Amino acid sequence: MIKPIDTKLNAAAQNNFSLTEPDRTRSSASIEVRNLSYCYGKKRVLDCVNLTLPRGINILLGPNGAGKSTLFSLLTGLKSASLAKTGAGKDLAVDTANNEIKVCGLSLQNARRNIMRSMGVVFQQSTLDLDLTVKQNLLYHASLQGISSANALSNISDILSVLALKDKLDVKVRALNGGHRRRVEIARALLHLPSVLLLDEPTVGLDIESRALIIKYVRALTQREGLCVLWATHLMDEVTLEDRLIVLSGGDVKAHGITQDLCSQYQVDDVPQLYRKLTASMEVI
Ligand SMILES: Nc1ncnc2c1ncn2[C@@H]1O[C@H](COP(=O)(O)OP(=O)(O)OP(=O)(O)O)[C@@H](O)[C@H]1O
Repeated sequence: MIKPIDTKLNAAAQNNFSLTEPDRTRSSASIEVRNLSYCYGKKRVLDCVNLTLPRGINILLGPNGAGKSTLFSLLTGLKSASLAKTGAGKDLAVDTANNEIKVCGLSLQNARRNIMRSMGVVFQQSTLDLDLTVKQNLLYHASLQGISSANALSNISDILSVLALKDKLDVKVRALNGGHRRRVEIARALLHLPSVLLLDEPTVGLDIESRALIIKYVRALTQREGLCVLWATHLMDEVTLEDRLIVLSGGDVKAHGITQDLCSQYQVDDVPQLYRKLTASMEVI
């Protein structure tokens, strides 16, 4: 039986939780991508991608292999779009002369450290240390971000209460279920009060209750705090008509705009129809 969504979270998500020290860059929370291409060997998986993502929820939809995770790796600096310039590594970024990634108005190439301070990331694969407790995982991340233990503990306490995880503080991650682990990853991504949040399929494999809880929390926080969120998913019921939608297929941006406007433009009734029309994919989840 499906249990009702945690009422504590509902109340907190709607009213009570607010990050206490807004990041200096939050007013300019945004992501800009210009002429971004990327190849693995000879295979081009991103083809001159251009995107301007403002504050709010920006949903990235695309079939398997569309290039979503590669885009995330480039945005987080895990992959470089300028390898061709240095000749390093086997993977080859192309069109390096013109490509640019800006986060909160800062160029990733020149201001990587500042950008990392204003960015929270949840990767597709869990990156928590299974043998550390929730608290140890979060404190370690906070220390990497240069947050004092006292401030970190205060933020951890706030975020975990909202995510209904406070009783798991001293539990080893290995002992948590998938939904709880995902919530810990979201807490970790928010601990340093980022302006930009990157979520690579954060709800994949979760039960209905955990999914709903995470979606509600991220949406409420985005609205309250003015975050810019890039959210990759295959789950079309996570998209609302007000969200900005990016449809990526074969490394190409097929459409980019407010979902409602795109549905009107392509004369379809809903997101699954829009997705099928733009990607010729039968995948509808
Ligand atoms: N390290 C790599 N070496 C070679 N090819 C790769 C590598 N990583 C990804 N690819 C290929 O690049 C393409 C894009 O992969 P990517 O993981 O970015 O897509 P995706 O949209 O995130 O897919 P999914 O929805 O399945 O996670 C795919 O064809 C994939 O096989």
